[in-house]
Amino acid sequence: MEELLIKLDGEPFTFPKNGKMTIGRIGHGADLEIDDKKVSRQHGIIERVEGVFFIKDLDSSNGIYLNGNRIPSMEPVQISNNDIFNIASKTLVFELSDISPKSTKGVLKFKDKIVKKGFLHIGRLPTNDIVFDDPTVTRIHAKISHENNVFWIEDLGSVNHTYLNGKKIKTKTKLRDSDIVTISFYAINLLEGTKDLREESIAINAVGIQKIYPNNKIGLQSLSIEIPHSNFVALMGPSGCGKSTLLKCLNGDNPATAGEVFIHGLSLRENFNLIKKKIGYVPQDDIIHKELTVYKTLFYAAKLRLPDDTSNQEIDKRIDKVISDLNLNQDKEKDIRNIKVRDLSGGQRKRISIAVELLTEPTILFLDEPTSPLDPETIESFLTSIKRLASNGTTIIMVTHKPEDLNYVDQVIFLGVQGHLVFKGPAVEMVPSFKVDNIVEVYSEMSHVDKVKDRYIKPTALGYHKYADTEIKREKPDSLWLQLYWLISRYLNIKLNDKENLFLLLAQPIIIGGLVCLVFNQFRVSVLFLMTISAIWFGVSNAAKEIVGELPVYRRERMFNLNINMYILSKWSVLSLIALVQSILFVTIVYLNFKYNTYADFDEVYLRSFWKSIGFMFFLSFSGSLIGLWLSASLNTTEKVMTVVPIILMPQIMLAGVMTKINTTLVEILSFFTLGRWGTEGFSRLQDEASPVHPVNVSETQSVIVGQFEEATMSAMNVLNLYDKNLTNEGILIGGVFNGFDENIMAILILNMLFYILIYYALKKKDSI
Ligand SMILES: Nc1ncnc2c1ncn2[C@@H]1O[C@H](COP(=O)(O)OP(=O)(O)OP(=O)(O)O)[C@@H](O)[C@H]1O
Repeated sequence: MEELLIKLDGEPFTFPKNGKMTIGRIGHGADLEIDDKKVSRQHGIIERVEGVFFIKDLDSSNGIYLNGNRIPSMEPVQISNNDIFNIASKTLVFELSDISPKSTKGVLKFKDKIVKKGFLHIGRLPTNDIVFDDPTVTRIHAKISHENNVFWIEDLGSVNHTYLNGKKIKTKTKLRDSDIVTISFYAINLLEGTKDLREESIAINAVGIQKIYPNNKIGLQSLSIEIPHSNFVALMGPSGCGKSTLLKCLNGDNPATAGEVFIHGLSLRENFNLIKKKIGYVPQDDIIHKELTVYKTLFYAAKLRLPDDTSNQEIDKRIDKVISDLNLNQDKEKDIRNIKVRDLSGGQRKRISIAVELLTEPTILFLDEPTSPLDPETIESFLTSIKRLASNGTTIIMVTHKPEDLNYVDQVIFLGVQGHLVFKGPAVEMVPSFKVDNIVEVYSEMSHVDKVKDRYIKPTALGYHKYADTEIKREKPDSLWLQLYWLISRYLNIKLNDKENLFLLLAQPIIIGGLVCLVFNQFRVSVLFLMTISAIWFGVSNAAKEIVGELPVYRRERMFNLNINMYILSKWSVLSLIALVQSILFVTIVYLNFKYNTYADFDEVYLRSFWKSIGFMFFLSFSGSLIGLWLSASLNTTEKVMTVVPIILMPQIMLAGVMTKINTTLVEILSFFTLGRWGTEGFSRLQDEASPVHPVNVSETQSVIVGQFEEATMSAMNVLNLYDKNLTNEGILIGGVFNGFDENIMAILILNMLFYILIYYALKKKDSI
C-alpha cells in the first residue's frame, strides 16, 4: 500500500485516512486550505481509489497545472511520485512511499520473533516489543510467550483486559494459529501479526436496530446503517423524529431494544466497557464546569477518564494535542489554558466539551446539535476543525438542523417522523432524491407520516436479537478511591473558584448568627431550635443545586465509568467541609454573644458545651445536605428544586415540637422523619448533659431582669417539653425508644441512611430509560 505526503510550498500534509482531501481557498472548510484569492472555494480534490491516487480539478476558475500544463476540468489525473502541481501562486509536491513490504515482512516474522526472544511484551510504553500507542492500552498490557513448543497469551493485569476470540482471558491461555487476540481495537494473530481494526473495518454497522421505550412509544423503527471509517455524517430530521434516540442507540447510552450495533466489527453490547472508552459523545448541553479554567477542566477529565497509570506528563501532552487539534489557541496574547470556561465564547465552550472527549482519542465522536447555539461565523471555523478531525481518522456523527452544515459533511442520514429512516447517502444527493427544491421542503414532507411511510428504507436484515433488558452492564472504574479523590479535588476546586458563592455561603452563618444575638438578649431553648433550623437550612440549601446543576456532566461521566457511590461521597464530603466552617462560625458567634454580652455574672445562662455544640450543628448540617442532594438528584430542573426546598423545610419547623407540642401519634410518627425534631431535642440534651440542672443562686432582681429565670434554671428538656399531655397519657411511641442524646444521634443516622438510599436510586434511575 502507498502513502501520500503532500508538500504545499514546503509545508508537509499527510493524506487523510478517509481517502479524500479537498483543496480550496482558506476559510471555506477545505482539507487543504490555500491562502490565495485566485483559488476557488472548492478548487480540487485528491482521492485514493483502490490504492491509486488521483487529483481532479473541480471546475475551478484558475485551474490546476501539472508540470506546467493545465489539467482538464472534472477529470481525474493519476498522481505519480514527485509530481509537481501548481495552484495559483502555490506549488504542491506529491511524495509517494510504499509501506506494504515493511508490514508483510513484519507479519512473516511474527512467530519467529516470539520463538527467538521467548516472549513479547505488548503495551502502551515504547519499551514494549509490540507497542499499541492508545490510552485504552495499559503500559505493559499482556505477554505472548513460547514455552515447550506452545504459544501462550497472558494478561498482565491490564485495565481493559485481553480477549481471546471475543472472550476475556483470566489466566495464561494456549494460543493457536487460528486464534484472534484483541486488545482495545488491535487484533493479534500468530500468522498475520498485528492489525488496527479501525483501519480495516466499517466504523459503525447497525443491523436492524429498533427502539421501543418502556411506555411503548416507538423511538426508532427498524433500520440498518453502515458508516465507513473517517466519515463525517450529518444526522437530520424533524423535531422529535428520533435523532437523539438513534445517537444513543449507536453509542450505547440508551441501547436499542432489538438489533445489534457493531463498532469496528466488535459488538457494542458485548464489548461496551471497552468501546465506551473509544467513543466520544457531546450531548446538546455542555459537559464542562464553568468555574474551572480550561486546563483544569481538561486535567480533571483526563484524571477521571484515562487509565490510572497515565502520568501527568502524558496528560499534559494530550491536553496540548487536543487544544491544537481543535485550533483552540488562536489568541497568541492569552493562553486559553488559563482562561475560565465561563469567560469563553459559545463556540469555544463547545470545542472544550469536544476537547474533553478527544482526550481518550475516540475513534468515533457523536455530537448532538453542536452548531445550534453558534453564530454563522463561529460555525464555519468550528466545522472546519471538526472536518479536519474526520480527515485525520475520527468518524463523526453530528445531529444538526442547519442546511449550511451540509457543506462540510460526507454523508447524511435523514429520519422522518416516528423514527423512520428515509435517506442515507451523500449530502448533494439528498434534496434531488426527494424531488423538491430545498431542505426546508424535505423537512416539511418528512413531517407527515403518510409521506414518510412511502420513503421508509427497511433494514436489509431484521434485528436478530430482542432485548427485554436494554441496560448494558457497566464495569467499575480502575480504582474507586482514586475516582473519589479526583472527584473531591475537582469539586473543591469548583467551589473555591466560585468566590462570590463562597462569600455568600460564609456570610450566611454570620448574618443569621448575628440576628439571633440581636433578637435574643438572653439564652433560651428557642435559640437551640433556631440553631437546628439554621443547620438544616445550611445543609439543604448548600446541596440543593449541586447535582441538578451539572446533570449533563453527571450523565456523560456516568456513561463513561462514574461510580454512583463515589459521586455521592464526593459531593457529601465537600459539602460537609462547608457545613463545618459554617457551624464553627455560627456557634462561635452565638456562644461569645451569650457568654460575654448578656449578664456575664449569670454563668448558667449561655450556650454550654462549645465544642460539642459545633460538632452537633455540623452533624445536623451535613445530614441536611443529604436531603438537599436527594432533591437535587430527584428533580430535573433547578427551578423545581428551589420550589420544593421550602416544602421540605416547613415540616422541620412545624413538627419539631417547639412551635406547638406533638399532640397525636401521627404527628409523632411524622416528626420522626424530621431533623428539626431530633436537632432541637439533641441540642437540649447536650445542654443538660454539659451542666446538670441545679438551682442557681440568683437574686430576685436578677430574676426580674432576666425575666426567664425559670427557664434558665430548668433542664432544657423540661423547657422544651415536646409532648402534649394527651399524648403523654396515651403513650409515647418514638420518644420512648430514642430517649437520650446517643439515641437522638441514632435517629439522625437512620434518616441519613434513608436519604442516602433515596439519592442512590434517584441517580440510578437516570442511567438508561
Ligand atoms: N425516555 C423516553 N421515554 C419515552 N419516550 C421518549 C424518551 N425519549 C424520547 N422519547 C420519545 O421518542 C421520540 C424521539 O425522541 P428524540 O429525543 O430522539 O427526538 P429528536 O429527533 O432528537 O428530537 P429533537 O430534534 O427535538 O431533539 C419522541 O417522540 C420522544 O417523545
